[in-house]
Amino acid sequence: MAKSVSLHARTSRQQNVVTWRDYYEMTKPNVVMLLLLTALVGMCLATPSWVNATVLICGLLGIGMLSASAAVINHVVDHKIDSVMARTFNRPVAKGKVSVNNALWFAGVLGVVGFVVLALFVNMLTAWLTLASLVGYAFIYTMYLKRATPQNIVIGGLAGAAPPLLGWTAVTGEIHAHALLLVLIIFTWTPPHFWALAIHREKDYAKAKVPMLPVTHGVSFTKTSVLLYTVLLGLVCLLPYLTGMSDLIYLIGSSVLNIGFLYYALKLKFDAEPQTAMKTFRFSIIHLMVLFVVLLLDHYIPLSL
Ligand code: HEM
Ligand SMILES: CC(C)=CCC/C(C)=C/CC/C(C)=C/COP(=O)(O)OP(=O)(O)O
Repeated sequence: MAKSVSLHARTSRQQNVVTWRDYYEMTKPNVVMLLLLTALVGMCLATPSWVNATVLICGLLGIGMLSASAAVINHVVDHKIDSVMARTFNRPVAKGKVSVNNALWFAGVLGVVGFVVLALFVNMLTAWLTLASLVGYAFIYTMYLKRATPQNIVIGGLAGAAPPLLGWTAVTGEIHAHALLLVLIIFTWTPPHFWALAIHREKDYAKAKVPMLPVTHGVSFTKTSVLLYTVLLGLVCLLPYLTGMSDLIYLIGSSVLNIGFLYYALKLKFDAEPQTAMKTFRFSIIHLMVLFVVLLLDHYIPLSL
């Protein structure tokens, strides 16, 4: 008995020890990795030659640090909501493992260093646009929109969609229509990405009183919205080919990916099994990752009809 009590005390003490892993987790590393892939593609597509090494390294570092800072602020602002939901109750700030103060210091250092790196080694346009994306996600989306309207992620999605533009301006110092096309693709991808997960987690969001679409308008309406946005995404993804920005490899690759996404969206609407929403969410991440790799391959391997 005494042995089991002391083991229990030791285990709960270990659980309360803060490690670098808690700080790492607060930066939403997998999300930031995908954001950086889209920024890298924006950089590469901005120029027919190779990207300057300083711009490449400092650009990705700065955009990554400001994105990570935004993610940490999201953990602080949302810690009460997070502590109510099964998916998030174990997060470091929600659990009380990392204090709000320490998390804010961490976000502040990441934010200031990231901004200075962009301002000194890349350019001011990229530094300001990246800071605006941080404000868009950490403050406008998290503090206000998330709690205010079921269209929260449609509007808030603009911040998460910005990285290809940030990559582009890092290389050229200018906003170009082709970069905005890449932003539009992620902007249209975000609703089916998120709503598929929200359908699976509807009860969680209802419990936390967050007005996500399945909570306010029902699961059936959300499934229809996922399907319509997936069709729209398929059309938007044709634009890089139709405008001459991308070529055959992109047309074939993106078409296959969008047919895959449409398959999941149709199954979700008309023939759903218990795991279909989660499978659709996971596919959305593969979809965006492969889509941007295909854009890169298309840029470096010329192949046209
Ligand atoms: C407002 C826009 C967005 C919302 C509301 C949203 C929401 C979410 C949520 C709730 C998760 C689940 C996280 C978890 O399981 O703890 C997630 C996961 C993910 N999201 Fe999004 N997302 C958005 C935009 C983006 C963007 C723009 C990207 C990348 C370009 C992205 C990439 C990912 C990735 C890679 C994951 C998996 C994370 C992991 O497995 O650790 N998301 N998203
Ligand atoms: C500088 C820059 C490009 C900033 C963008 C940063 C960023 C991390 C965008 C990703 C969007 C995202 C993961 C939203 C989920 O938030 P949520 O609060 O709805 O989800 P959660 O419940 O998992 O926290």
